Amino acid sequence: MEVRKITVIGTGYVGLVSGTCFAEIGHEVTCCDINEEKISLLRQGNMPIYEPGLKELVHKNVSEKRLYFTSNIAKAIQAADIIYIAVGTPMSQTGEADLTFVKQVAKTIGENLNGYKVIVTKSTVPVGTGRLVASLIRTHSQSSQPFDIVSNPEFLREGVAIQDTMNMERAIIGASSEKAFQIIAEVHKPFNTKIVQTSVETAEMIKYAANAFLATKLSFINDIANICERVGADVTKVSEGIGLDKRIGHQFLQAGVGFGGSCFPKDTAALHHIAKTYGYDFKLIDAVIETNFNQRVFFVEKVEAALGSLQGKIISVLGLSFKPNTDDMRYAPSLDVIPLLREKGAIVKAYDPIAIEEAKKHIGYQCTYFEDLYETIENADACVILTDWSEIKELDLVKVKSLLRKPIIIDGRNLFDLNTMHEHDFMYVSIGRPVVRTKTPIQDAI
Ligand SMILES: NC(=O)C1=CN([C@@H]2O[C@H](COP(=O)(O)OP(=O)(O)OC[C@H]3O[C@@H](n4cnc5c(N)ncnc54)[C@H](O)[C@@H]3O)[C@@H](O)[C@H]2O)C=CC1
Ligand SMILES: O=C(O)[C@H]1O[C@H](OP(=O)(O)OP(=O)(O)OC[C@H]2O[C@@H](n3ccc(=O)[nH]c3=O)[C@H](O)[C@@H]2O)[C@H](O)[C@@H](O)[C@@H]1O
Repeated sequence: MEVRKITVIGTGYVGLVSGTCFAEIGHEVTCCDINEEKISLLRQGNMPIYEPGLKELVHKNVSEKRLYFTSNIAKAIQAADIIYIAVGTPMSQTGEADLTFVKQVAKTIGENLNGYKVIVTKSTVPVGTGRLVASLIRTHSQSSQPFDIVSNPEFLREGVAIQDTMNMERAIIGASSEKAFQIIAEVHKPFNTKIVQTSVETAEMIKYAANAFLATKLSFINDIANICERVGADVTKVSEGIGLDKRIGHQFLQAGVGFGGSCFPKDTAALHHIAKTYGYDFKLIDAVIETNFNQRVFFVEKVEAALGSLQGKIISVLGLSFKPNTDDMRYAPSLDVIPLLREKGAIVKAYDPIAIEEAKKHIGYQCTYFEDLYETIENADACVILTDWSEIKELDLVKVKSLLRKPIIIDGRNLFDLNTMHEHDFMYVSIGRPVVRTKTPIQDAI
């Protein structure tokens, strides 16, 4: 393998993990960011995000002199053979992907182009962005240096990002020339993965199609769960039963409080926009988005129904991040559920093993935060589970019962077995499964 000089622009969840993994397979990588605080933290050996195994891998590659951090983006561009763009593409107010950061980076690349480079977009971007990046680079470049454009979208999941990158199932490489395709395919060789060669536009579309399909699977199973509740069926068994069909598969069939995270909500909204821009009414994706929001609302209605009324009730919310093993709070279910609980008069005590500092930035003081799981539960009228962290899965149910004012758990992640909850004599309301009731009815509860 030829060792390449790779500069990654944007040192967030994707840029930092990808850059570190490119270094791990032997390339010389510089990760840069406009956020100087991030770069200074990384230079001191501290991580700006929580991602299992990342700190150790960063330290290893820094000490082996394959991984560098800088806020001097111009210099990092000039020194590179390959430039990866991994900046954010957040949801704009109208739903489409906001390309401000991508455009800024394209301009900076143009201003610093000093020889042939391959410019690769890893950020999730609407179809046509590759062409836009190329035209911005040309406009801002003084010289007429040649370059190629590649779309190489990212499929990692937060919480298992290193594992996903080191063992990637496929690399999609949409290149503007055969030469650029060969360079990026060669970069990926040590990953020993399946490479799919496409046009730039097709690669951009594959990313949205993948996320939209997974989001559709989730809204589908959540809709099925809502029907299960009405007909007295158990959605976990339905998932097991349909997942055994290889054409359907087991993954992404866990019903819950609706998907969150930095990508499914924004990418489904962006795809709706892309379709609309090109004159296509993508009704299915609109239904996926609507079902997902409704799932939060239905969940809060279940909490309310379980307690009779939420006015003045103390609710212990367990789990704030959008999924376990991350501190990422972007579009987390807790961001919708906590304000809805408060609107109905509840007082919220909240716990998360990692995401409290991030949560404070998003939720502020709409709730009180606890560092101890059981202190959060003490004296609450009910427990509400929003994230499937392993320590929440391993709750000591005897202790929980002794601490709660009323033995009520409303579980947005289906963490517990119905028989176990019956034996511990809880009122247990979950998703798409029959309600478990206490032997003696709880006062005020349904
Ligand atoms: N987070 C995830 O799990 C995944 C994200 N993606 C996509 O990857 C892209 C990046 O996502 P995240 O890493 O989550 O974002 P992030 O918000 O964690 O990181 C983006 C970084 O880019 C930096 N940045 C912004 N403008 C810059 C500029 N002009 N020059 C240098 N740095 C700049 C920001 O300071 C920030 O550190 C998005 O398009 C996202 O949709 C794709 C797959 C997975
Ligand atoms: O484009 C992206 O950013 C990434 O988006 C997702 O990854 P991520 O958002 O990190 O997390 P997931 O594990 O996919 O979970 C997303 C949401 O769906 C929920 N989920 C997931 C699976 C399931 O069965 N049920 C369920 O409710 C999770 O709790 C979470 O809120 C995709 O899985 C990645 O392939 C993709 O690269």
